[in-house]
Amino acid sequence: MAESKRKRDSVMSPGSLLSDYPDDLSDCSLGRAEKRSRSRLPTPVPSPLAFVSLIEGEQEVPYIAQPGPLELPSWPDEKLVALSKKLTFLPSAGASKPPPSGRPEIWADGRQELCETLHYYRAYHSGGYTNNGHAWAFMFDKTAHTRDFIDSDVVISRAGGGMVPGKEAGEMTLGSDQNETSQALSLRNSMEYLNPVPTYIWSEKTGEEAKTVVRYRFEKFGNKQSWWKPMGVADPVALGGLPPPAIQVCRSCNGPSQQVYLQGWMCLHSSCPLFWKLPSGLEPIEGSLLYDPRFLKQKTTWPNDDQDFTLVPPAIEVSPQALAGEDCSRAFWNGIVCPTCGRCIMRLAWRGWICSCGFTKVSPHTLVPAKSLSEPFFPLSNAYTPARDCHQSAIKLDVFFMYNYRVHVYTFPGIAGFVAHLIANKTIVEGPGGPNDMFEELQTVDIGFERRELDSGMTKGGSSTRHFSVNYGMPYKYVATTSSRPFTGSANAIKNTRSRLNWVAKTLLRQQQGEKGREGSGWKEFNEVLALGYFEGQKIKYHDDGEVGLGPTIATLSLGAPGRMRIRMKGKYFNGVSRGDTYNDKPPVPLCKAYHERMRLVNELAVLKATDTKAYKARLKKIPKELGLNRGTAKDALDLTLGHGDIVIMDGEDLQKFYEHAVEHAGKLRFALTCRHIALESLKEKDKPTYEVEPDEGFYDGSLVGTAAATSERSAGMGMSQTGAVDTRTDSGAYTTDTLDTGITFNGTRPTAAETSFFETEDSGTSMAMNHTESAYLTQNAINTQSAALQASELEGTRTTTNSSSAQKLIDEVIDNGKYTEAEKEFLRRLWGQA
Ligand SMILES: O=C(O)CCC(=O)C(=O)O
Ligand SMILES: [Fe+2]
Repeated sequence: MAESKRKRDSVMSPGSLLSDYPDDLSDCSLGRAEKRSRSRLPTPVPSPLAFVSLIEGEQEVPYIAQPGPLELPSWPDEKLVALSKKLTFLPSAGASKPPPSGRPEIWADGRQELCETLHYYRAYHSGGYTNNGHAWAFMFDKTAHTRDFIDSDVVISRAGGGMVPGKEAGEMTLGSDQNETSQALSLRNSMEYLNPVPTYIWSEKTGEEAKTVVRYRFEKFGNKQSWWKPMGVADPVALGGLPPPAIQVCRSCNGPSQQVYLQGWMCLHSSCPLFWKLPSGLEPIEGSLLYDPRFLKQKTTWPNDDQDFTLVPPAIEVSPQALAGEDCSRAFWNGIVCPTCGRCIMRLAWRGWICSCGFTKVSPHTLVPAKSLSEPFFPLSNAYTPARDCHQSAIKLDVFFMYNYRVHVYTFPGIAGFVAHLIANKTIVEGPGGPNDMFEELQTVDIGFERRELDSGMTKGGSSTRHFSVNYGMPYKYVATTSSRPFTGSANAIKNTRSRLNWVAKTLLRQQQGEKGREGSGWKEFNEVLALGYFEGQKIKYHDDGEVGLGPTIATLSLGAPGRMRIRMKGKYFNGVSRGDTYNDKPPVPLCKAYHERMRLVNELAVLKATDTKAYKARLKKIPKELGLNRGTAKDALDLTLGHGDIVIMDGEDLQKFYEHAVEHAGKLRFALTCRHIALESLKEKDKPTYEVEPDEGFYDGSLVGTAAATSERSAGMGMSQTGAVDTRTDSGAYTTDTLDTGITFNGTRPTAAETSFFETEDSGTSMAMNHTESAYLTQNAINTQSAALQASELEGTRTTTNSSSAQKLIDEVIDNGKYTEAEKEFLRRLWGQA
């Protein structure tokens, strides 16, 4: 850790500030207030040495003593005072400190490193880590309390929240009284169960406003020397080298308290009327409090103290059985402690852990076979897959079926655009170069996945995304420019995804928007693929994809474990309230909170704004309370289950403006490959690609997936995409005759003319005026007969060349009129037996 950082984060909090303590030691056990009021004291102030004290001169109260001698003739006050001052001595600011005698066993540069590496420190925001009623670890930071203390064996600190920014920049002060909240209760619980935690918890008052603060004493176990012990400086007294501290039971609340300060015993239970009162009945003067060395240096007897409680979590290894995807399980993306330098190293690279000191640990991968993705209670078949999505009733749903995809199209009231979920069936996922092949390929080649740093991270030391990502084609702002790569030479999965999603998006947009919409939507071919890789437990939180320069259409292919995608209205539109609790007078979006009431306000506010600015501003402040527009989040409008091979298309800028989406999964491994169009002009000069982003040279036509021809050996060289799908499947039996039924069906029937102007031919049904996409539909309705004949004959091992002349005519027409590239024509001719 850099020296400056170490200073801030380590447990080296200042000791107590007692340097202005008077030299006259005999007077030291009294605070100034006590001295002032001595004449009024009913009885002499008892010696701090007394184990049995009198409180306000009344009757003697019993005490609970820890094992140890009661008599301390050899320890008069002066000696204790001198020892206390020695123990809490602070060198003046700027004085050189002795170096530590060792090095920390473990260190980290930031909070995320720490939390991902140490199972016992998983607190991203607070100082203490408690979980399920137990306390596991504490972090001591630069904000010390005046009486915080540290030596080689003992740390005393406050914790438990309630801190607010103080008057000085960077200063934190206690904002309100601290109670023993869940943190303190967890600590007490852990103490009771003899987990190694603090040895003592108590309350005090502090500051000008005498706020209550909860304090803890921690003690080092075991015999190992603390690394932070100053080199060459002997401890004034060893742990356990003094008699034990006094413990006394309060006569008022009956609660026992240790004597913490030499000034005298006090009840340290904040709910007691005698809390923080010296035997004199007065509260001590804070600045003069002097720790009782017997309290500081007591040694707590602790079971198993001789055992080695290692701070370094055990190394993670794949079991000898090497279960599929074992290395993608949660434990494998925890950080590890670098065996060379002790740093907490996050798993930032797909291939393993890389430390800044040069140490690298590569994680072996055990392939998750595509076949193993089959869900036991949701098996796929070559028929259309049943639905399992949910949506709020106010969201409009259209269901139809096209080319082996069940399609759900959702439209949101008041929002231009749609979300479409295309659900794959077995034919799709097993298609050559398709989801199964892609899923396995992405596991066998390193496509450059890394967990990227988030620029907006507030966490000290920065923060990185949970998931892994890499970008291809046009650089995407989301990931560092340097991590974008050209399509040339990329994995088949990347190139094939682009071709597939281009076809799907084009097909669907035409279906949704018709010929006019096709031009109007301004849809441009995708020129970017963002690949995300998710291990077990990794996810992407609510966000939108509406960055400047992105086209309005975004398409994602989901591979591997089923994902759960949720889409909801953004909080600021749902509640219509800005940070300062001021109402936002923009017209509300349908489905937002108090929509009708807010609609009614539109005019009123417009008039007020124009006539009386002051009243308008005041009104904006009042409305949130009036309409109950608190900061709650919107319910999910959509809850989609993204199966292996499914595609989600989000279309429309407003959708990204008003809605947000999040995706998680419960399996071992999932990929999401998202295509966008990114305008080159939208990129800053420094972010522009240094390589050429070629147009999509692949050829993918989903209408052909599953047809007999598509699986014949003639298509093997081309796969379903010319970008080099590896067609290792020679088992054409996988694509049986039922896959020929790939025609589009709306809710089980043919689309009406109104519903699908795109599918209608311009005249009598033959002048297709379309490219290969439309021809797909033709294929289904006119050429199926021929394909079926072809397939049947191929299955029998004979090739029929005597196609019916009408089908042949149709094929010629489609090929000649279809505005195909030469490669596509060639493909179709071969496909339909003309080559
Ligand atoms: O994992 C997914 O399916 C979604 C990915 C996503 O939202 C994104 O890349 O922006
Ligand atoms: Fe997204």
